[in-house]
Amino acid sequence: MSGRTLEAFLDDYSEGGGAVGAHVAETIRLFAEAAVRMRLAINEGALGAAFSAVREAAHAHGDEQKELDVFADDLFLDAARRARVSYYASEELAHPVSVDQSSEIAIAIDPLDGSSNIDTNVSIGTIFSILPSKEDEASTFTQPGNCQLAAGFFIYGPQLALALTLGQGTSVFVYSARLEAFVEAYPKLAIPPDAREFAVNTSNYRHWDEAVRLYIDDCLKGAEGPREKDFNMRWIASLVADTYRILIRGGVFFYPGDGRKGYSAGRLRLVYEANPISMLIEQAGGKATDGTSRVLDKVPTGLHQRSPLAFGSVKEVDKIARYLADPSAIGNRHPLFGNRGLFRS
Ligand SMILES: O=P(O)(O)OC[C@H]1O[C@](O)(COP(=O)(O)O)[C@@H](O)[C@@H]1O
Ligand SMILES: [Mg+2]
Ligand SMILES: [Mg+2]
Repeated sequence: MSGRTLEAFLDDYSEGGGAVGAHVAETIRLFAEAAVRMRLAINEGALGAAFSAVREAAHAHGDEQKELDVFADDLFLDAARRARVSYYASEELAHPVSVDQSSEIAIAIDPLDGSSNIDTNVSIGTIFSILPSKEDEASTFTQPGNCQLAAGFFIYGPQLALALTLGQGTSVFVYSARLEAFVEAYPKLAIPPDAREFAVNTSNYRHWDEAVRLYIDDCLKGAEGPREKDFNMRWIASLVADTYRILIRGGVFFYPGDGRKGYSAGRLRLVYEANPISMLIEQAGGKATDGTSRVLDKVPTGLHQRSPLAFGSVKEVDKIARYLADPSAIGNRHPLFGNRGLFRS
């Protein structure tokens, strides 16, 4: 353990980052306090007041909303108000909340990620993106992800941890209850370039395009197939948990668009899921695309828009792009017949 506290890390950043840097650092401090409170609430599980009950009204874009989603949103909105950000844009709210329009920074947040896992005692989290404020909310939240000043997520798992980037690498801080502080456990993460694990929800296989199926088919064929190596599979259905694993030991995550109604661009939201995760991954030496193009260069057209998402070990993300561009070019597969014969079963 390197032992530097989040406090010390943020102090160093504030010193070199001017007024905006100091404001970013203060916002992260307030979010870290909120995360500790959030963790206490989650630890109560079914005993607590705020938990897995489903709300009568789903949120603006149709996903199921749980009591704990709203609890998390209230907690981080309160922190954002105290941080005096310009706008707070949340998965849980149809429109951004205007806090202090004179402020130079804005927040986009998924207050509770992986909330389908609440009842099952699997890791969930809070994902946030800090953006420079523009003249109004529309222009603030349609900036591409490459404008982000900072990005991170808290994960409420066996350990409470914060994965954080301020644009100079990605670090993981683990919360020590003994020290009552987040302490840097993994400074300057470096994701290995090769992957041996993929994270994909294969129950969507029948809804995928042919190229996505071929990519997964070839992974499953292992050492005997065109990839000439065995793959392991993990799907936690909690983006923070899948990302944490990839930050620590590599691998690839892929949530493509598919044929289900409303899923043509996959499931994940560009502004407050794909963008902050992509910044964390790139700053850790990995790669993040929508299958073919860099996520951080995509210009959002709306706060809640979705994006396909592939990220993790560089060579595997590049491999996905090659399958999507031209699957027939992979592994000497005949362009018409694939490697499975003319008639697919
Ligand atoms: O249930 P699916 O389709 O496998 O999707 C799982 C994905 O959806 C999410 O739960 C979406 O996030 P929310 O829980 O914030 O809506 C991700 O954490 C996860 O990667
Ligand atoms: Mg989410
Ligand atoms: Mg959420």
